[in-house]
Amino acid sequence: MFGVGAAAPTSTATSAITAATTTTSAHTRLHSINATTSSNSPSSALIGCGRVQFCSLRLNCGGPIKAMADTNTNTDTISVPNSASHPSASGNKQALISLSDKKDLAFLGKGLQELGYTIVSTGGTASALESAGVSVTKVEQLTSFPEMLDGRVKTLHPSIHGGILARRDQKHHMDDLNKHGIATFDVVVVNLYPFYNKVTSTGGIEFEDGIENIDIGGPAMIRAAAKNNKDVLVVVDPQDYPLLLEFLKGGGDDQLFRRRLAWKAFQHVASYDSAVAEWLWKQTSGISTSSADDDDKVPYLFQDKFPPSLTVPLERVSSLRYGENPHQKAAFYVDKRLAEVNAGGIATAIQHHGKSMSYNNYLDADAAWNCVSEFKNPTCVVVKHTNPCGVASRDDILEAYRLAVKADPVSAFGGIVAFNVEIDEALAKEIREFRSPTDGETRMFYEIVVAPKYTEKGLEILQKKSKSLRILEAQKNEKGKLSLRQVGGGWLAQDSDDLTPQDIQFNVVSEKAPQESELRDAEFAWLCVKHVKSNAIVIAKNNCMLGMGSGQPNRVESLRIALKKAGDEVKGAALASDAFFPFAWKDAVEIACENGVSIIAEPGGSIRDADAVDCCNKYGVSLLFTNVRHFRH
Ligand SMILES: NC(=O)c1ncn([C@@H]2O[C@H](COP(=O)(O)O)[C@@H](O)[C@H]2O)c1NC=O
Repeated sequence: MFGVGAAAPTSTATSAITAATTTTSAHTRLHSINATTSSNSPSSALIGCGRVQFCSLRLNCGGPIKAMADTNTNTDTISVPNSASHPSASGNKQALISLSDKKDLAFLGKGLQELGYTIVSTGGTASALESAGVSVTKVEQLTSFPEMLDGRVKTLHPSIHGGILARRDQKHHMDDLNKHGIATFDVVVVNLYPFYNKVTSTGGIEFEDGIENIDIGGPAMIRAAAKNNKDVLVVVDPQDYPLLLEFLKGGGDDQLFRRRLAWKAFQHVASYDSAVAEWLWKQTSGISTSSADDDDKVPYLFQDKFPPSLTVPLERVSSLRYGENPHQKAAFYVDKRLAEVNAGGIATAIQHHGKSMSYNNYLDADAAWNCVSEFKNPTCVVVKHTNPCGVASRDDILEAYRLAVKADPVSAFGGIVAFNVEIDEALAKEIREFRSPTDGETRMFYEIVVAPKYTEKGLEILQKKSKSLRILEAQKNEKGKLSLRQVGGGWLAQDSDDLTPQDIQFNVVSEKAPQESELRDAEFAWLCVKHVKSNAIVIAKNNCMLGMGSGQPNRVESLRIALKKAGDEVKGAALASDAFFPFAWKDAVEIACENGVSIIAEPGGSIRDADAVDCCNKYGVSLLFTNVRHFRH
């Protein structure tokens, strides 16, 4: 089980490192279940540590620091600290704070001060603390060095790292500290230069600026404190400040809590480093002369496109009730880097209403959202079990909705309905009231509605449709993302399939040239078939899906299912196939022609392509080759 909430019994705070809530309240951003923090000031009670303090050495530190100065060529810059002003001379416990993101710093500083902590800080953090009325000792007072090299070296010093890393239960460690006049740190609070934000900022960033935004001293402190978690509490997330203060008030002895903070700290640094590595890899693209074909011949470090190794920073945002089936436990993770830059997609959608998202809900909502986002005209897509079973585009979105449901009302019941336009009052009412075309009575029931926007009234009406209806507001997925998928023992990586009909040449290979309207129907069917599981067949006409067959191990079977759904409407309709037809005569192509389709779009590329062309010519059907395949396994 995750969750350290229990480790801080007196805490009223829910930390980011506690198990995230599985219920979704109104207006929940799916990717960030925020902490609820107590705004109460902590009590001013000083917590006794019951551990060795080094008051004696603090009065004695001139010698060792002088000794260090002697080994340093730049002796001019070194000043021996005044032992009386040494931060730990008071015998207090010490906290080291160095923050780029100064959010809630005053709350933290005051809280620690009230608990009797001496606070040591780097330049900007120290100034911010002083402005908030918190007494602070600057790092330089301990290191006897100024911050140097434009901030590249601030805290990288034995006086800092010795104080973090020393094992309190090892006499020789403590003797070493004593000898060199170094005091221990009990709490280390650090957050890092906002590297990822900087390198992904609009307009980009120069390589040199990117390099300067790589934090070195921060991760070093975080790692040191996390390693020595038995004695040092390490905090990397402002959401955890209230929890930290509550924990310290309660005595601060729970090892589980300390280890969970250490776990979070190492995760944080790992994510940070992965972002730096990814950025550096991107900086090398174009330098390599290799191509996919000769990858085997060039050293692996110079093979382009896919990095030789990959770390994906994931953050759990919720524990799901169960996985695909009730006996499977499950959780949902967001790609931290994509969430940070609001890359769009279902993972970062806002849930306005309804029951918590389930494992299957995420998959289905993702499929519906990806599909509907591709259409330029107002469109409704209905998805069941990740397949679009109804798709319609109309200027009148209400009509598009009705047509999408009518395409397969049985499947649409309990499905996911996605729109690429705002849901207003009229559309919301239609969604609420629409009766199943199968019996004309039962109101349609959906698991999820997803759209880019809602009017206030539209949202209000939908919220009343049912308590459980999940209402999601999503932003378009960014194009060009890497798609990752797990197989036993490994992962497959590929470019996401971003090709749209605008990117595709529909080459007429039949004798019959299609009419403009037939071409539009074929393009529409093509856009739909891209989102249907292979083997995929879609029959469409007049910007409306009439039938589809998905996931069958042979294409003829998919065709039969699609034809059955389309019924009589197949006459004059367009048919799209995600991959080529291996056979034509007495097979899928001829069956489609016999049933009256007027145009077929397929990739082409079969050794029997000529049969498909002959067959279409015989039946007077137009045949388009796209040279592009849209397998979806
Ligand atoms: N170089 C160092 O020794 C060093 N020590 C701490 N930092 C970072 O400096 C930042 C805080 O700086 P300031 O307090 O000056 O605003 C923190 O994000 C911290 O991670 C450092 N900077 C970068 O490496």
